[in-house]
Amino acid sequence: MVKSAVKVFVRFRPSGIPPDGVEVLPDGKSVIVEVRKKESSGVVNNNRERLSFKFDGIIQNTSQEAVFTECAEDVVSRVLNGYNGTIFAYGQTGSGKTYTMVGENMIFHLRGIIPRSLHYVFREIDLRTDREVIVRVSYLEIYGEVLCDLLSDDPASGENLAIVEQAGVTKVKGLTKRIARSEEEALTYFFEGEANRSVGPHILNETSSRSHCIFTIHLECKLNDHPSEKVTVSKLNLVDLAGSERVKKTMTSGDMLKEAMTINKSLTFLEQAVNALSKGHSHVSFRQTKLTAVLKDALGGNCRTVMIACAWTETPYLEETMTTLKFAQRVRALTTYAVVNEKSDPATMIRRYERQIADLKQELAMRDTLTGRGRIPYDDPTDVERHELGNKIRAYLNGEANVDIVPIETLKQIKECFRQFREAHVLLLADLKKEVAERRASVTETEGLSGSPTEGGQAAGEESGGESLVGEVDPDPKLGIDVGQAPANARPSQPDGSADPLHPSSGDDNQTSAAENKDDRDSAAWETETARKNVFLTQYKKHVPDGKTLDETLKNCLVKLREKRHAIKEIINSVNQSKRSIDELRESLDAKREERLNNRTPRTVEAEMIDEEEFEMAKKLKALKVSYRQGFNVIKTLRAELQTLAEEAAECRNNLVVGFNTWYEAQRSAVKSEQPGQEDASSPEDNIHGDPSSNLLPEQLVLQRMNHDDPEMAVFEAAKKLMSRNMRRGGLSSSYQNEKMRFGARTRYH
Ligand SMILES: Nc1ncnc2c1ncn2[C@@H]1O[C@H](COP(=O)(O)OP(=O)(O)OP(=O)(O)O)[C@@H](O)[C@H]1O
Repeated sequence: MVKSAVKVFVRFRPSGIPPDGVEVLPDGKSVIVEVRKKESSGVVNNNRERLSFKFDGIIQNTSQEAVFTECAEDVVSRVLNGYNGTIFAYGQTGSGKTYTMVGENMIFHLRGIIPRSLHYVFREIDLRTDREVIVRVSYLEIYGEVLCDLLSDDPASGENLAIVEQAGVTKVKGLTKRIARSEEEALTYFFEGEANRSVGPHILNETSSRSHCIFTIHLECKLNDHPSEKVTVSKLNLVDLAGSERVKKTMTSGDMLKEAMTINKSLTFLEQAVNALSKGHSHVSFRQTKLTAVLKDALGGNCRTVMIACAWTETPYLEETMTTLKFAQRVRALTTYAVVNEKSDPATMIRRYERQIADLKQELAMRDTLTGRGRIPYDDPTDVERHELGNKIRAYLNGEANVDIVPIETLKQIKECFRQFREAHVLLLADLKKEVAERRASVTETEGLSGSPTEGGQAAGEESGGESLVGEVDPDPKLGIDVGQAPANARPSQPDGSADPLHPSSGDDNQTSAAENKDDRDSAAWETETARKNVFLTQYKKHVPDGKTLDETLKNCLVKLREKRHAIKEIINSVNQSKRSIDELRESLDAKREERLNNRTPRTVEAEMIDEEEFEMAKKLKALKVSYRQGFNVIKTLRAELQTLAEEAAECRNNLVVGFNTWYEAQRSAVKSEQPGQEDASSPEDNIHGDPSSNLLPEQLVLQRMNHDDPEMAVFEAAKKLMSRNMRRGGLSSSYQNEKMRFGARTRYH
């Protein structure tokens, strides 16, 4: 990348009048301009503005040739070396821009920078015999804000033009580029374009340019016999801008005024862009006008740029000259970054690759000959060869031939083999799927959905809502047991109580007759007894060592049962989820397959080839099925374990019931033998003033006996006894007792 400042030259138009206010210093680069302020208003004003400028050169009374040499030659030669270049003339109307860029009336020795550049380019091409250069020329006019293609035969061509930016390079899309094989041809195009330019008479210039014009020389250069396929592409923009003017001063009116206003406007935008660039603004609006858009690279991009500021030295135009020089000064502060523009030449690349392939083929043939391998085909297999290879592969897959039958000599053959193996695989897969679908259909018909977790089938747990997988186990196990809770109207049917754990057979005649007597009581009384017995069961589990042990065992068993049931529930949920995923995925896969087959008609082997996505879906489906089956097997195992646990729990419960009944009856017997005749106490109230134990039922006595073993209960019972004793000693007034009984109340402690 070459970083360089924009070069600025000032060209003063020759004048017969001695310059008053413009002094070019001896260095040939500096100029002092002195101008009276408000001169344009015609008011005499002694307040003068005096400014000194320095440029890359001041041109005065210089030949066109010298101007080219001094200002343009360097840029043009760099364009031939692959850099972009721009030379533009700027200045007041009639100041000599067209004279500088184009020349005078097609007079040879007065020709301007454009024809001289063409000459230079073609001369250099002739001299540089080591390269091949293609020259194209284009000529663009910006009239107002309209783009015009000056080399197009189509008058409406401008409508198709657009300024675009591609990879940071500004281009005019649609612009005609004519290939010029010689200077003459190029000049012809140039003159043709010149003839199409918009010019008109102006007070300051008979043939004033009423537009901005850009003649571009495009070069494509490739070094001959160079191994690289790189070509350099560059362009030289030669710009003749329309002139600025002070319309009040020139008294312009009508269409000329409109033109002048438009020209001034675009030049103002140009000035704004230059100002922003010279001040280093991060954002410069080049798109405000076509002119700035086209000159974007020239002002700060990939380009070597030269500006020629044309000006008058005559006193009436000193103010405009000052403005021009101020602008030129700012342009001189701009920096551009030119690079050699290279691109690949596709034609050269293809030629090179073809050459390489031919060489490599030759090399392979030579190696095969040397190693005695005979002639091996390295080209793509023909249809016949493909067919033969397919036959061999099928023979191998069917077990009719050895693998040696499949030729593996070249990479192309190997690739073709893989392709055909895949085809065979896809067909096989399709057959298998079909077969599985048929079998599944027949299984469903014969066995329904209650079978094993085959694909498409349902797990047993699913059919029964999952919960039934836990078998016959109590769905909501409580950490306790019911020891004979009977239906409201239920009564023991057998004297031995075999249907009722609360009434086991004891063989005791008295008890048997008691049971028979109880049979005559109403069922409510029996229920009361059952409830009471349950209270004893609680005490049995809590205070009797055997009961405690049996209860603990049952509880542990029930906890395990619950955990197992929970585990099964979890796995059932997971299996069900897998099943749902399988169904969804299968549906998508079927739809995709359907779509593939529909899109490729007639149905061919190609249509059987699945794409990557379908392949991935099939893979996922397979994995889901495996996971589903595994889950189902786990459920089966867990169910077996659950069954065992349930049986254990039932046994524990039975042990507890049996143990309790045995203990309970033993306690009853013991109490009865201790208090004969008390069993039939008609009413506890009848014995209220006696021993508090005297009116207790056997079960209550049992409880009392038990409670003696409990320290807490012992204290309680002691206190109760004390209270009874006090009552017996008249601690409570008889009137009070009588009053209580009158209202049907019972003593709390009986
Ligand atoms: N350096 C010069 N030597 C001789 N004649 C010149 C010179 N500069 C300009 N002229 C003459 O001045 C006239 C106006 O010049 P030119 O057309 O180049 O001006 P311009 O800046 O292009 O004006 P416009 O902006 O109107 O197009 C022309 O006739 C041209 O021959």
